[in-house]
Amino acid sequence: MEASAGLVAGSHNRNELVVIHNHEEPKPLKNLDAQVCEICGDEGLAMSMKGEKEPKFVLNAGLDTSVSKVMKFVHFSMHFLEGSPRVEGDDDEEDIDDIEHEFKIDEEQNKNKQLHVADLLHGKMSYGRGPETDENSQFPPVIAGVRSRPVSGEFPVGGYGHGEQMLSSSLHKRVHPYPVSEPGKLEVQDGMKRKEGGWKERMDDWKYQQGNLGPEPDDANDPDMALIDEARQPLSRKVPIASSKINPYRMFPKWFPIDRETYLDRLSFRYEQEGEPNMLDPVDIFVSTVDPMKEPPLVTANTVLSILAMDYPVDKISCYISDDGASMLTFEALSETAEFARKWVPFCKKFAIEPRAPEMYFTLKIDYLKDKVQPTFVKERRAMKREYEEFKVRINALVAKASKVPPEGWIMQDVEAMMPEGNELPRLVYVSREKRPGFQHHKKAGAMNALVRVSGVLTNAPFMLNLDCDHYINNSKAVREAMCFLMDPQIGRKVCYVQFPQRFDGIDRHDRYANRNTVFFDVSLKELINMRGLDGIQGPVYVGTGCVFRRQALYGYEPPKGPKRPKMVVCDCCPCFGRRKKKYDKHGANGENASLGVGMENDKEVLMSQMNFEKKFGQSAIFVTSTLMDQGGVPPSSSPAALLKEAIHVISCGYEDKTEWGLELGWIYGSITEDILTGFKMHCRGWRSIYCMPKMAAFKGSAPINLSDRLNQVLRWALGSVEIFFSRHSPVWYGFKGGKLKFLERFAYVNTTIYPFTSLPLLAYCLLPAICLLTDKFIMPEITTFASLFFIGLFIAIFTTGILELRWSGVSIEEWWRNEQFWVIGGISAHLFAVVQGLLKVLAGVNTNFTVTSKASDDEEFGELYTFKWTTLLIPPTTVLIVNLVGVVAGVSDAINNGTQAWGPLFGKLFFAFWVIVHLYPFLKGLMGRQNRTPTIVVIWSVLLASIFSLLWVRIDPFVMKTKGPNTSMCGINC
Ligand SMILES: O=c1ccn([C@@H]2O[C@H](COP(=O)(O)OP(=O)(O)O[C@H]3O[C@H](CO)[C@@H](O)[C@H](O)[C@H]3O)[C@@H](O)[C@H]2O)c(=O)[nH]1
Ligand SMILES: [Mn+2]
Repeated sequence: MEASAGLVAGSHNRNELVVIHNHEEPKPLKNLDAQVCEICGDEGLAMSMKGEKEPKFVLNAGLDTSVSKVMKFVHFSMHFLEGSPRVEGDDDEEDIDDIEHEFKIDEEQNKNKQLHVADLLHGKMSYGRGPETDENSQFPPVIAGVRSRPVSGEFPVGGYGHGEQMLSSSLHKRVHPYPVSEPGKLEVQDGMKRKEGGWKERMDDWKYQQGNLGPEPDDANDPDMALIDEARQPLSRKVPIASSKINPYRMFPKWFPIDRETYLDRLSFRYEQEGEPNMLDPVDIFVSTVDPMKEPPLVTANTVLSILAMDYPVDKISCYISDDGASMLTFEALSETAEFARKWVPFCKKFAIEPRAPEMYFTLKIDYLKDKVQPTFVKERRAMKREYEEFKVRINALVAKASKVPPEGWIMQDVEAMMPEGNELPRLVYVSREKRPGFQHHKKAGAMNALVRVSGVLTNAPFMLNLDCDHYINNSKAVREAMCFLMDPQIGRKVCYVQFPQRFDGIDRHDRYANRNTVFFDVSLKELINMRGLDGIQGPVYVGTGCVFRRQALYGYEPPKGPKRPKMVVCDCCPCFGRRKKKYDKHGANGENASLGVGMENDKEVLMSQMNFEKKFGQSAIFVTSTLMDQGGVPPSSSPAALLKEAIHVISCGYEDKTEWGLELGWIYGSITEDILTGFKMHCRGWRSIYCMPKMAAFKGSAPINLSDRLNQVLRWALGSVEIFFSRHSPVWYGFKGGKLKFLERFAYVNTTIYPFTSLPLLAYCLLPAICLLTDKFIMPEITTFASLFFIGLFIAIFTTGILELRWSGVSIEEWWRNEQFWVIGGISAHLFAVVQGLLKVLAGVNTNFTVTSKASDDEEFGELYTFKWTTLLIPPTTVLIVNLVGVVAGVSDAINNGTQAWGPLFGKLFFAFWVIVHLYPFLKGLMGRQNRTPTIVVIWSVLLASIFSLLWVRIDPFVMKTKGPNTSMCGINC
């Protein structure tokens, strides 16, 4: 195989190997009559499979390894933070700091049990985390180096399977006490003098930061001790909110907002000891895309590039792309991206640039020379920029090609692994699940579940990050931030996911649309107040993207039970179901030889439960086995070809039939906002989630850039909420049994599902002022003193919580105001439709569609697609606007024409009408933003003007009023 060949693909069907140079048609390289794959030497791969499916097997060949090797150490950069004490409330989850016990006992026992299970299911003993639990066991030579792995050209599926053995068996040795490793070598990267981890330097640096360089008591003088201490510190803490800001707020039983802070350097101390294998847990990263027209391949490519370049050990991350549209374009663009990544990733790491999505990086308007001392930087940056431009041209060419030629010979069901030779880039796996008519595919949730299974078979990392295709990694350390919680020995074990805020690049950077003002973001308010508030209860809701999950939590398990910190308890998040759990607990209580006994005694039970496993997880022995390994990893013995074949099996259409996928496992089906539901189920099982807000935004996405997209998105979310509200999973009646969902958390979930119904009273309130003005009646009913006191009390309470929320959350008045405005606009359009559609669905079974939000592509071509929704959604707010404007005009002209006895009440009415109009002002602007494109808007405008004049006339001849004016009975008050 030539070293520089682009892609080499093996195909079962054609029984041949092909080399695909970047832009050429594949041409046969060699016939494989010998039935032995030239890439991995595996026989099975080249065997024909009766031609029904065609799993392809792709390798990227030929990589220059010189640069990136050096750059692997970038993340060792030493910025020590002040060691900070835990604050009040830190301990509410765990009480004792007991590092000795935290891994050793339960880990070993778990492992033991897993071994037996794995053994039984797989018929092998040399599985996964292996039997070498004693401290003197030999590690396979392949893991001797920090990140070295077999580099034979074989598809190194689940390479860290080996690392896991190492992890489990040496964990207790490592954490306490900390071994002294010899002073590491100082890495000098061409011109850049960074301290990349000399032990002494690290220590000095650290002490210096601590202000500890002077004479000290002996304990602190011992660098090891100091470091042990440092490594034993919690990986994160809660940052107290100033009591003057928060105490008055706490009088209201609403949220318990908290802020958090992470210590990335401690994470590094704990898990990235120099001279030892890296102990950070692997992460599988999921990216979902569906329609390359609405989600341009370049956007997805940028996301993938930012993932491949992130600051995490490369052999610990695998990137899975789910292409739900099975589009040749996405696949081709992805192989281009893999190619480009070889240049891009080393560049990113060499110069530690941020963000690592090229499009965003090159359009950043900052002084990119800041902090960059290397003389070669400018030159290399320029060269890289040129490379990227060329890459873009290639992608655009693909897009152009795809729009002309229909994809032929494309098989829906596919898994492709693109692995660079050598070890500089993370694994990249393309997945396109099988879709057939007549099957329910469950949209994004279904796609994610397919990825869960594929990744379970191929790499099985214990954690996974889920990103929409437009959400790129903005902060290359984002996953490390999440690990500060998930891998924290004290709080980590009960955390099901770490949710990051959704941030947006804001408005289209190129300003293709001149209507910047039509973009609304109500996200900041929701995130800054709701999510942080929930973090103090049981954790934020899952918002669909930018979230790092614990695999075990997605498999429907409950968090570790029992005493806050299990001492001798066997079972923590191990794969046993309800009734078996109790037995284990008993064993644990009995104490003696628990680790030995459990495995032997439960052989039979395990066999029996194998059936249950298949009922639960589906008929893939390999996948079921993978679910039993709560530390992740795959059997080192299994052949890559077999795993790939299995991966294809688990994404087939019928796989989920009669299993618990989507019901209890993985992403939950039944709502188009699968995210809320998925998180809700976990909270019901007693997990807690964490809200993590690094200073530099972790991920960024593209927000819808025009009013119709935005309203459609809001409509979809609201509809999803209504669906959940009426479903069996409604927070009003679901999950009371275990009592694990905290009351306020439940309350919050009720709020996130019931809010669309507020559109009904909201609509009434928006119409009332106009009705008053037009009918010249004052609609305020006479009420008793008690009632008015009650209303005043309510009003004051709402007002004060609002003010106090603004104070502690740091939300600006502008943001708040924008939020209010969009609440009204969305409320009387999208929410209203959601309620109607939701009721239709519940009562009449009328189904709804998931319209994918368009990501900054030109909406010229499918502007028509939107016309229908665009107009229907706009009718209620337009009407409200018109009626109020007419009301104002009519009221004023009436006063002028007929003279006024009472200017006072008139001003009152005018004020309310104006209040509605200013809330709708951005909507008005949005309407005008489309003026040059949509003739409908012109029509609406003429309607508006016409009504103004006609109604003016109506004021003069009040008889017509009764037939033409708005329906006065709507307010329900007998005026
Ligand atoms: O059949 C489908 C439909 C959608 N998607 C993917 O789902 C993601 C979200 O779709 P998008 O149209 O961007 O929805 P948004 O409204 O922008 O997304 C928010 O709201 C969704 C819930 O409605 C969440 O799933 C998202 O994560 C969250 O970002 C995208 O990556 C799509 O590619 C699929 O994979 N398959
Ligand atoms: Mn989106």
